[in-house]
Amino acid sequence: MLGTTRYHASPRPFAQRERIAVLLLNLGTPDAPTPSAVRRYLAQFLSDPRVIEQPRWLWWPVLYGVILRLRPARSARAYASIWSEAGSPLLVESRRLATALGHVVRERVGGCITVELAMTYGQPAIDTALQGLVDQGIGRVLVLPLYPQYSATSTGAALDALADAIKRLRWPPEFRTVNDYHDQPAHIEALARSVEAHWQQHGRAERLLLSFHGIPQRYVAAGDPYAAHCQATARLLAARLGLEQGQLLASYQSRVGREEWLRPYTDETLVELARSGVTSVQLLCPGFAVDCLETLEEIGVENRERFIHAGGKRYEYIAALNDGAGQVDALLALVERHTRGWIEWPAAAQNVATVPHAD
Ligand SMILES: C=CC1=C(C)c2cc3[nH]c(cc4nc(cc5[nH]c(cc1n2)c(C)c5CCC(=O)O)C(CCC(=O)O)=C4C)c(C)c3C=C
Ligand SMILES: [Fe+2]
Ligand SMILES: [Fe+2]
Repeated sequence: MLGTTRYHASPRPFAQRERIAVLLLNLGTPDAPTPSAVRRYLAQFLSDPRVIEQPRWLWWPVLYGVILRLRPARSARAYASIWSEAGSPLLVESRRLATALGHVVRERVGGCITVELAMTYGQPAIDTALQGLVDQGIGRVLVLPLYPQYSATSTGAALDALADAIKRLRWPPEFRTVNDYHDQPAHIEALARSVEAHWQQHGRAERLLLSFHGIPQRYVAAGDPYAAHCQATARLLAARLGLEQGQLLASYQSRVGREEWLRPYTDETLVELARSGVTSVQLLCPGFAVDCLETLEEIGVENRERFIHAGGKRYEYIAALNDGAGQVDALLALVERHTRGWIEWPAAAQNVATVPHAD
């Protein structure tokens, strides 16, 4: 490597160590709702060994020979049905959240801190975002993946992408990372308030179904804490809402392929509920910080049809926390906790977790 610039330059002066960034990470989404853009996205996503734990020689023929030939056209139609003028909901909502968090953080501690957004797959990519922070002279970065429950397939993959990006920096900033926030009181409070606000407007349904993204059962058996984190979130939320066992259920959605994923499956649960005489359900997806294909299309449209077709009458999807005050307060509390020693946080005017919100 003699004479080549393998590592990026680091223009920050020594004095700027105290400049801090919060780097929000999310999954990523295609650049356009077209088969070619979806194919590019799926090729990157589904060749990540964190997501598909199979030897390459076994998986790649299936991925390139079958999945990337068939799935992009079908997924592109689903993406087209939820795409807005501003773009893919996952990206649009993640950006709004980053902007809202940036405002409240700066209100509390001033301009020494900035909030950026990057994606594990696709754009904005983590390496470009990180280089941008270094170019601004940022010396400390708190990395906050927007996954309340840890899974190696989501948070782990995001941290891998971060580690790859760090390898390219000559003088990396100092890092702290958040692994999960599935039981954080302010997060549970934000979820509970969004359910209560929905109840106030629409009344209660017979069941509240919490639908989490699934992962293969095999990963959990190998030690992934994801299912335990989902169950803990469900238990804490049920307790906070005063719901008895049976009124609140948890299930797993979005399975891909033929292997066994975490059960019970959301689609089967909805059909069983309808067939057993339950006519009204409300759906909440606490594993998704912002709305995306999996909430708006799979839960908002596909599963509604299944429930109604099986005899259900009333089906309501409760939106993700998105950039609402509840989520912003919860993330602010996380940022505050994880940047102690980096920032002197002035005492908050009120305890954010107990302030009523107008969202
Ligand atoms: C095939 C394996 C997959 C695993 C394991 C997986 C885990 C996982 N995913 C999320 C969050 C999201 N996934 C989204 C879309 C999506 N997920 C998979 C596959 C796996 N996910 C696919 C193939 C897709 C693409 C859409 C499709 O073709 O059906 C999304 C939405 C992205 C968007 O653009 O809106 C999110 C968010 C988590 C949290 C997780 C593990 C816990
Ligand atoms: Fe997924
Ligand atoms: Fe899906």
